[in-house]
Amino acid sequence: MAGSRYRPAPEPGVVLQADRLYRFFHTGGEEVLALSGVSLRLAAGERVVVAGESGSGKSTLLACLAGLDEPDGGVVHVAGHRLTGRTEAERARLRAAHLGMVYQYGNLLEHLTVARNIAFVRTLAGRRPVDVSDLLESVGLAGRGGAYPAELSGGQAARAGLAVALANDPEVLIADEPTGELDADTEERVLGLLTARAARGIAVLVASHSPVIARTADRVLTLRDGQEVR
Ligand SMILES: Nc1ncnc2c1ncn2[C@@H]1O[C@H](COP(=O)(O)OP(=O)(O)OP(=O)(O)O)[C@@H](O)[C@H]1O
Repeated sequence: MAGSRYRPAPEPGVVLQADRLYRFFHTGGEEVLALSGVSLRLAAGERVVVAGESGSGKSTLLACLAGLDEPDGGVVHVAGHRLTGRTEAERARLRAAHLGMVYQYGNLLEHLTVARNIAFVRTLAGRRPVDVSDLLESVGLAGRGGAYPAELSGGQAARAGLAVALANDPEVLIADEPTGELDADTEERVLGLLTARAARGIAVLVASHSPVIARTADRVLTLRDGQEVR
């Protein structure tokens, strides 16, 4: 239909919905098509892994799904709310209310203790303060709320990052290579935590090269050159 706008509606039961996402980058006169018509659906409690070789578009997809980046085409809905086509401030508000993010290089503010990192995320989400000890215990960091990120090991920092991502009780958890730097034992532990959270109803989307993570997923979405490989 010439001239009509593409406006897919949020579907019932779907907490993360992407319809035909496109993202172009221009570098040195070249155009890179990082995402080319990617769609996905995540229901509550589902665990989906985004796989694909380096440069296939995984991080770009996650950034668009989290509202950290705005796609050049397509629509994202989170918990029934349209995330695309909004101001950065509106996207940040929706992200704070509905999404938990685990970044490859950490989502902890270095100048705050682990407990204060968690409190900060709850404040941004407009949630009331809570005793963080249960959350810390659930990620195996009981008693470490007073530690600064620099005082934690790599594996502890990864689990603290997960606690921070879960601090706002999100419907959707998005993690970019959450176990990239971890040894096999810690990877397994982080994975167990993600699985436990999914069992409690959070939809979990993870970008990862790890075959171990892919094996635990309900579904794997494989990207190649910005497109889903079917
Ligand atoms: N800000 C940017 N500017 C220019 N090109 C970019 C930018 N971000 C990503 N790209 C390009 O888009 C494509 C997809 O990159 P992306 O980082 O999404 O891949 P990836 O699958 O996450 O890779 P990796 O597994 O190495 O993290 C690549 O060709 C990359 O060079």
